[in-house]
Amino acid sequence: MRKILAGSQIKTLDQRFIQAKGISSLELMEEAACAFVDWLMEQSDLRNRPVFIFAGKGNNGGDGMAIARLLHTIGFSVTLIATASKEDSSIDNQLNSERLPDSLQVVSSDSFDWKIPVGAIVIDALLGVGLSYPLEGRLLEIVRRINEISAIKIAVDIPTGLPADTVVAGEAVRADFTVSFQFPKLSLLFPDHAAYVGRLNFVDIGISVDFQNQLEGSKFLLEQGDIPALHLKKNDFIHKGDMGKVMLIGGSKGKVGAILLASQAALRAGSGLVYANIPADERLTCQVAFPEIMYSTELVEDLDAIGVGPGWGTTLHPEELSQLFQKYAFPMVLDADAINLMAKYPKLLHEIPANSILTPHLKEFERLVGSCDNHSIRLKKALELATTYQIIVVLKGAYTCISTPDGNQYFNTTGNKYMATAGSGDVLTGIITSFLGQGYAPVQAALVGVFHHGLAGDIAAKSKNRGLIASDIIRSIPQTFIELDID
Ligand SMILES: NC(=O)C1=CN([C@@H]2O[C@H](COP(=O)(O)OP(=O)(O)OC[C@H]3O[C@@H](n4cnc5c(N)ncnc54)[C@H](O)[C@@H]3O)[C@@H](O)[C@H]2O)[C@@H](O)CC1
Ligand SMILES: [K+]
Repeated sequence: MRKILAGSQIKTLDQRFIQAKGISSLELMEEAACAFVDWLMEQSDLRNRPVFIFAGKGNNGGDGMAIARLLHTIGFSVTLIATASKEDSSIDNQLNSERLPDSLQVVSSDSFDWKIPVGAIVIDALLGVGLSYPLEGRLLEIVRRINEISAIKIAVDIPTGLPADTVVAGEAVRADFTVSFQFPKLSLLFPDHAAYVGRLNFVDIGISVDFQNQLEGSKFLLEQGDIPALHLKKNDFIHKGDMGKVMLIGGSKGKVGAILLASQAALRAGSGLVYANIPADERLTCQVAFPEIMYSTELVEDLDAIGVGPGWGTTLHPEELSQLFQKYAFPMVLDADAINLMAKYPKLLHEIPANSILTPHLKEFERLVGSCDNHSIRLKKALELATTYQIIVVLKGAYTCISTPDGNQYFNTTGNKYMATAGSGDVLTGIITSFLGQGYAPVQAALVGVFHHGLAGDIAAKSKNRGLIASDIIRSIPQTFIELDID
């Protein structure tokens, strides 16, 4: 699994890599510039447009110079706007400046006329992960002007002004696309930075995952290639008893939909037997509509896992959750109203069975831990919650973050904005409960569950777009196993 390194580690990584490979830092920069240009060439709607590249004094600016040369060579109309004098610039920046052909138009930012046609591409190579203080003075002015013009803005590695690991202070480039080298910087995953990062892409510059992972770090990116190894193998002789008997608890009167969504999702994720705990007078209708689910008003015995909370109601007594913790003293999934109940009665947190999985969305999370000014604080609090109570915290949203009791954080790469719809979270509860019931270790169940949920949403979004509803995610769960080649 790929580590998300801190901004301060990236220089060390570069140095170690070029030493190990016996290449120069200039060659690595060329690799990065080529990867950027390859990405650009793959975007059919971005070709044949004039390109304006703003280059700063560091290696991000050096990337910009190399990109300018490469794009010019393949026939793009390129204007390079240099913000620093050559003497003031990093060595590789200077070397790339010397490599620029005479036919390429280079202007100083001081004399640039800002005549950028609508529809042109503006490439931001002003500053990268070397940012060490908020933007000010001349550079701040340039960034403000870039943000005002109407062009397609693409940030090289990271939008100028964003720190790699924390929340922006002041101004930063508001990019339409960010093309980040090799791995994301943590701050690119913050919702606070959505307006700066635009669409995030990673390009490979040849530094292998094993190489990156030699550096210290406890934050990881959860990617498609990581998932098959996390799955349990199922042999041909299994029967439904081996696939887990689970119960979804919640669904108070008028809110049974939530528990039905979770229950169907559990079945689609592979559970052998799924019970839905719903009021007696709702049973008949539900049985007819969803015959594969079993219904019970009582708590069933010998369960392999439970998921508690979707549509449970907000007038519950803390004893109801306390009793569940005592009766099923094994890891369970706690969502929605179960989380709201714990927020109201924090003493319940001490009673949660170890390795249980909490799946709050941002608002539920803040009800639980108090309001957070930004995502960086939220992530710290999520980790604190996980390590203090020895539980797994799944903080839902774009790049859902899974914090584990041993202090790791995993950021998911599947999912999309169309999944922000009623019932989407209930589906996740059902999927994770299903994997837990099938015998997956709790951390595995959370990682695999979150990934499949997002992937099902991505599959559904292809045909449903803004019209996507939670049932579409459920219908797409089977396709996720096919896409990941899980038998
Ligand atoms: N493995 C990688 O990730 C690679 C990184 N490369 C590039 O190298 C970049 C990092 O290069 P550098 O370390 O030179 O960093 P930058 O290019 O971000 O620039 C650092 C320079 O800017 C100055 N500076 C810091 N904050 C400032 C501010 N607010 N206003 C004005 N100046 C400021 C610093 O004093 C330093 O001189 C990456 O972002 C990436 O674009 C690539 O060239 C090659 C591979
Ligand atoms: K940049």
